[in-house]
This record gives sequence, C-alpha cells and structure tokens, in this order.
Amino acid sequence: MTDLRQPLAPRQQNPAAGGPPELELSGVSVRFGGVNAVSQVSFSVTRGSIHALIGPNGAGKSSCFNAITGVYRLAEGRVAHRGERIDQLRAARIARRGIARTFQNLVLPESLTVAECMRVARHHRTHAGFLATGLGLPRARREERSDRAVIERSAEMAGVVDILDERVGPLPYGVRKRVEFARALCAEPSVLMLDEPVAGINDTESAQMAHAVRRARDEADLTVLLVEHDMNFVMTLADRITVLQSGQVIADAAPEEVRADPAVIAAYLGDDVEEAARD
Ligand SMILES: Nc1ncnc2c1ncn2[C@@H]1O[C@H](COP(=O)(O)OP(=O)(O)OP(=O)(O)O)[C@@H](O)[C@H]1O
Repeated sequence: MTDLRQPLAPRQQNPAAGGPPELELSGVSVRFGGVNAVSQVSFSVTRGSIHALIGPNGAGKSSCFNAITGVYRLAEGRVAHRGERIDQLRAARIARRGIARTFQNLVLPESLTVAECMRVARHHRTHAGFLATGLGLPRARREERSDRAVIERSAEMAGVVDILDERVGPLPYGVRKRVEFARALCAEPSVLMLDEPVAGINDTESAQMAHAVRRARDEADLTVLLVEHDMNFVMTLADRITVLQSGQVIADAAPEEVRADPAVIAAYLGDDVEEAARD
C-alpha cells in the first residue's frame, strides 16, 4: 500500500468545484445473477472537477464505470449526463456525447507512432470521405489541419509532444500510459474516465501523469472521473472522492475529509493509515 505519511504536493483548488453536475448517478444498482456488484449508488460529478472513485478490490468501481459508459445495463437507478438521462443509451451513443475512457490495461497498437495512434482516435470526428481526403479537397484539407492541431494540443497537455514521431512499442510503460491519455484527449471529450491511470508505473511517471491530468482539466474544459488505488495520486489530485465498499457508497467528500473518515480508514485504507494517524 502507498505510504500516506509522505508529504503531499499542494492540491490546486478547482474554480469550477461547486458548479453544475456533469454526471449524476442516482440509486444505481448493477447485478450479476445473485451478486450485487453495485447497490443503490448515488453521487454527482461537478463539471470541471477531478473526481475519484476508490475502494478495495471488488468494491464495484469498474462496474460503476461500465454502468456509466453503457457497457452494463442498470438493474435500477439512473445515470444523467448534463441533466439528460443516458443509462438507456447504447455505449456508442454515450461515447458520442463526449464521454470517453481509458483502460486499466493498455490497448495501444505498438507498431504505430504516437501521432498515428492519436490520429486513429480522431477518425469518428472526421466527416470528409476517403475520396475527398485522397484528392486533397478543401474540406478534407481543413479537417486534416484541425486534426493536426488537436493532436498537437492533446500531446502537449499529456507531455508527449516531443515523441509524436516515435513508435509506441519501445516507450517506457509510464510514457505509454500518457500516450493513451493523450489519445483519449484527442476525441475532445467533455468527460474523461480514467481506469487506474498510474497502475504499475513509478513515482516520477505518476507525478507526470498527475500534472497531465490537472493540466488537461484546466485547459481543455474537461471533467475527470478516475478509479485509482494509488492514494498519494488520488489525494493530491482529486477535488472530491467517492468511496465504495461492497457496492455501496461509504463516503463522498473532499480528500481531507475522506482521509480522516474512520469508516474509510477501517474499511479501506487499513492499518497503514491508522498507524500514520497515530504518528
Ligand atoms: N462480469 C461479472 N460477472 C459476475 N460478477 C462480476 C462481474 N464483474 C464484476 N463482478 C463482481 O462484482 C463485484 C464488483 O466488482 P468490480 O470489478 O466492479 O469491483 P472493483 O471495485 O472494480 O474491483 P477491482 O479494484 O479489483 O478492479 C465483485 O464481487 C465482482 O466479483
């Protein structure tokens, strides 16, 4: 477990915190046969905030992600994006509303360059046909220019702009995680859901990822919902944290409050933090 006794870098206050909800889950339940993966979960993600969903293994975090993105159907409850109900939409429709996600395990094509990987993510936003692009017609040229600008801007925010022409395969794992993040930014989402963005990467790379996420939130008008086990990362970055245990919300508050919540300490953070609190 991460040592929470380490001093944390100061967290920037988000000027948008307290604004309108970007995402709202109300009484959401997800069931698999007899298993209640998520039970009556309600929380709201403020527009422009970085919101973390944490909890021990099997707490229901991934199931919540999959319920929001339309991969799993809800047994009950509702999910709203900008006030409109989305839980009855197909996953592709939800993605088209600007709700994008990254995955716990990297799914980048290793033989492509960073720029090529990112260009693939732009495809669904491109309207000029194959022929128009091939013939270099004005609309296709305009789209190509704007694609390039979005790719460069996304790469800049993610800190990978200097390696746009490098192949993905040989890049260190932590850098590839930021390439995946840059690729998700390329779709110009309004909500970006990050599934364990710093799992398996070292402290330096984790700090770089935190910087990239904060920068993208600040500069790209983004709302971020993330699942992560690394508590230093979460406590440093998040404006708000929802804690799940056995499919239920046991805390939903600012990081300082969550850190001090005895129910969270007992249920999730465990002995390390109890010791830290005594020190
Ligand atoms: N497809 C599935 N079929 C059956 N049970 C499932 C399925 N997916 C998840 N579960 C169960 O639902 C519960 C919640 O799992 P979930 O993966 O959402 O938790 P999690 O908090 O994301 O865990 P982790 O941190 O280990 O990824 C667990 O008991 C899990 O075994």
